[in-house]
Amino acid sequence: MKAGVPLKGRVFIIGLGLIGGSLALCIKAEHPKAKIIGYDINKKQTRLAAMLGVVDEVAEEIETGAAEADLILIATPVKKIETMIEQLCHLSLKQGVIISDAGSTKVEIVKKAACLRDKGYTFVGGHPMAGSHKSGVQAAKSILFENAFYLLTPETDTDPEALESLKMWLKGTKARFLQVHPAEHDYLTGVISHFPHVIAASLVHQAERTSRTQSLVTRLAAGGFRDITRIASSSPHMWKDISLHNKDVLLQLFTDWQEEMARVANMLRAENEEALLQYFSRAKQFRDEMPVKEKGAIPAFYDLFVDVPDYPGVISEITGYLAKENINLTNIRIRETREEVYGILVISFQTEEDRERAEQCIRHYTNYETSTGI
Ligand SMILES: NC(=O)c1ccc[n+]([C@@H]2O[C@H](COP(=O)([O-])OP(=O)(O)OC[C@H]3O[C@@H](n4cnc5c(N)ncnc54)[C@H](O)[C@@H]3O)[C@@H](O)[C@H]2O)c1
Ligand SMILES: O=C(O)C(=O)C[C@]1(C(=O)O)C=C[C@@H](O)C=C1
Repeated sequence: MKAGVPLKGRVFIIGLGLIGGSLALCIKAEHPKAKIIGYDINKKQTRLAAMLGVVDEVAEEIETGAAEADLILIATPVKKIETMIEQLCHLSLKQGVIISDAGSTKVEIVKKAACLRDKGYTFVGGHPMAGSHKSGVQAAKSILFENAFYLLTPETDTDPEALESLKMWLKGTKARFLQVHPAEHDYLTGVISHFPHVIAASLVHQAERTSRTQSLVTRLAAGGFRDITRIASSSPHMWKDISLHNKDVLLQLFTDWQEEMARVANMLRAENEEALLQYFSRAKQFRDEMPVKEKGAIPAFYDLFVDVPDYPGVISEITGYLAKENINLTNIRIRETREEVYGILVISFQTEEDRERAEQCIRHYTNYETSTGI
């Protein structure tokens, strides 16, 4: 196997959702001669995956897809990854097959995969640290993992050649591989991903309770609330499984958080201005210093803010100018922070260069104020 040479072979992907679908697209882009076979329990997802060209073939059951595979990737919710591993353990797989997963937790999965390693197969836990609140193969895209960290949890006895081979298969993700211990993985992702998801959901619950008596709350929930709760729109099945898998870490983080909230409540009760100022300043400083230009704890979206008059058609006006200049955008939305005056249009781009070109383009065609927010 030579570095940089496209691989041929059979890749079997179990779970054709956002992540499985995106991995399929990345592998196909880098290794066009590879055959991608997909399996999903939801036949609508498999049909859609085939229709969108995300997979070359659909397997009706795990056995047929796994039999001749050179690479098997499991991208179902994490508790189902355990079930899939159990099933694979009972099958006779190809000599030299590499098995990996994309689950958001690692300790339980790696433990379960011992049966594969006992049978002489290579299993390496994996976790591409990028994603979205969207689910399903319809949201899959080949650029999802670009510049993100791709965490791998090989064992001390993992064959280094097999590990290299896995990285070559995944080269099209354009992610940065990082090896971590499963327990370290679950603690870190608990802090920067899993616990924040619980908090986001709890904030939505709080607003929902208020909305029962005060209907205005949903209309007023604009910028800040939307930013901090976006991830509460993620798949409930996925987060139920992640929470159960990372229960111990989450329970510890709940305790830490409750202690911290008690401290903040005390500062407030005592009207301790200095302590409150310090609390917010230290958070701002640490957050501002985080590496926003790489995908990681904070995903890199290159947002451009455009101060536009709030009239119907303004979005198509702006997208028209961008299309004229062949500038790709990834998202566009109105941020409703002000009543009956101008609106802020937020346009997201994949790269800083696209954002710069867009800013020049909008300045050229209009007299709307623009800002990158940095
Ligand atoms: N969404 C993210 O941001 C993100 C990022 C990195 C890793 N992950 C992890 O990747 C995995 C997949 O997440 P996703 O966002 O693609 O979810 P998704 O809901 O988009 O896709 C999961 C797919 O798995 C299928 N599935 C469920 N049970 C199955 C079974 N028994 N057999 C076969 N298929 C089954 C579902 O039908 C669905 O199509 C999860 O383990 C998640 O923790 C998610
Ligand atoms: O951007 C989002 O919507 C995500 O929730 C992505 C996110 C995260 O928490 O960072 C979610 C779970 C994955 O395991 C990795 C990435």
